[in-house]
Amino acid sequence: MAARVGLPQQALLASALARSPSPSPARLPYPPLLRLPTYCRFFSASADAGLQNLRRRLPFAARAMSQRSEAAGSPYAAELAAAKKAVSLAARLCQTVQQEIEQSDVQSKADKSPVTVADYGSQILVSLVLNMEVTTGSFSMVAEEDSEDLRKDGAEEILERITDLVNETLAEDASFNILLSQEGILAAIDSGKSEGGPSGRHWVLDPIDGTKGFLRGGQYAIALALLDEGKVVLGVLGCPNLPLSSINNLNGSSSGDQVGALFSATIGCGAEVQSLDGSPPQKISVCSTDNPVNASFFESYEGAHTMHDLTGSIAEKLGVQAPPVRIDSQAKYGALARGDGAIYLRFPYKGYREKIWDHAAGAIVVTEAGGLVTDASGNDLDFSKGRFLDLDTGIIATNKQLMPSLLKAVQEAIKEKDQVPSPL
Ligand SMILES: Nc1ncnc2c1ncn2[C@@H]1O[C@H](COP(=O)(O)O)[C@@H](OP(=O)(O)O)[C@H]1O
Ligand SMILES: [Mg+2]
Ligand SMILES: [Mg+2]
Ligand SMILES: [Mg+2]
Repeated sequence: MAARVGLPQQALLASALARSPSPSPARLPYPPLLRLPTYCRFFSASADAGLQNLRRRLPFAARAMSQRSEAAGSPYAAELAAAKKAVSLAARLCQTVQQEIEQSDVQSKADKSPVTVADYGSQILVSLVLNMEVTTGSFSMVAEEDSEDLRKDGAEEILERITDLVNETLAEDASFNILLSQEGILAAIDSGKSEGGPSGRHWVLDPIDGTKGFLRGGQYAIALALLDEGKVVLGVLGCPNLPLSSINNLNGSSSGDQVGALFSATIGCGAEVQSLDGSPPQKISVCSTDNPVNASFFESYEGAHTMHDLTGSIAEKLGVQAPPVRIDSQAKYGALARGDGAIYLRFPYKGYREKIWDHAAGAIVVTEAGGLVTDASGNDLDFSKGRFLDLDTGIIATNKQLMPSLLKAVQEAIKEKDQVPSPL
């Protein structure tokens, strides 16, 4: 049972501490972790030193989870295991919310884009798991959401809903002896305020990528990557609504297939997919076609996120015959990485600035699966410049065989098109 939220901090701490050691987790596929008595960092600043001490005493808490992965021997094995655990837990909260979302669960941000209790809940859980399990170095995370709107008058109800959701998700998992106060919830969200940059390590999180898809009952992804000295070194994409084996029709779903895919990649170790409830990972690779006639392409479902007329013109110039496969979120990168399609085209309207959390995890999953991800001029994406990507016009991804002709088609189509201003 989760302790009730709203208890005074000391009572909440005492209650968390009093919980007896739990048996093996009933639903998580991973072995139980060594336990922290409670999650001190988000309860009070003075407890922070205690957390640092505990973290030092738990050197490789997450390591067991990576044993079956190709990346088990990589220097990022512990981080990968922690990232998978974090994304899987967040996915569970998102699935619960998506099944019965209410109007009061959705807010509009300053830029008019939607944010839901699940976006916040996912960010909190990922932050929590990473803080508990990645035991070396300081913690830095560049994440999409912040707590500003939740601290305003009138936000008490939604904050309470988020707190309940997070604590219920934690209570359902026997490997966590942790509950968060409302202050802890706000602090966990704001642990994603890092600016990133070219030095050190930074986690990069989109707690729900494709919030509009999430609200439509469609595709979305929990996208988590790790930057090390400005380079993406690992990525995990949880796609709860994506069929596990492949997309075999244009609506992005297929009958009889298990649904829910967890893509992951570590630099130099390839890319893999497994079910969200923990089947052994399978190595994946991009399709090998060099014939555009056989190639199909992915793009955003939302017409406001990419210029469908321009992508259509690129595809036509390339000789693609199949209609576009339109799905939300970085699930597109995952689907491309395992060869469900051959190309991903993204051409936002002029003035839009891409954020690193919208591409970091997806890009490494594709490149480690043997593909290429570049801007419209063929430059690699540079994730070292802070929260934004600084790039030329658009983002394209495909295999090595098709990239030269794709780049040529992109340049020709852009030349022909007069850019129209963003409708947003
Ligand atoms: N005008 C715009 N042009 C391009 N991308 C946009 C956009 N407005 C929002 N986005 C981004 O598009 C993402 C979704 O991508 P896709 O179109 O592939 O589903 C959103 O992520 P969030 O849903 O995390 O906010 C958001 O960051
Ligand atoms: Mg958003
Ligand atoms: Mg996003
Ligand atoms: Mg998002």
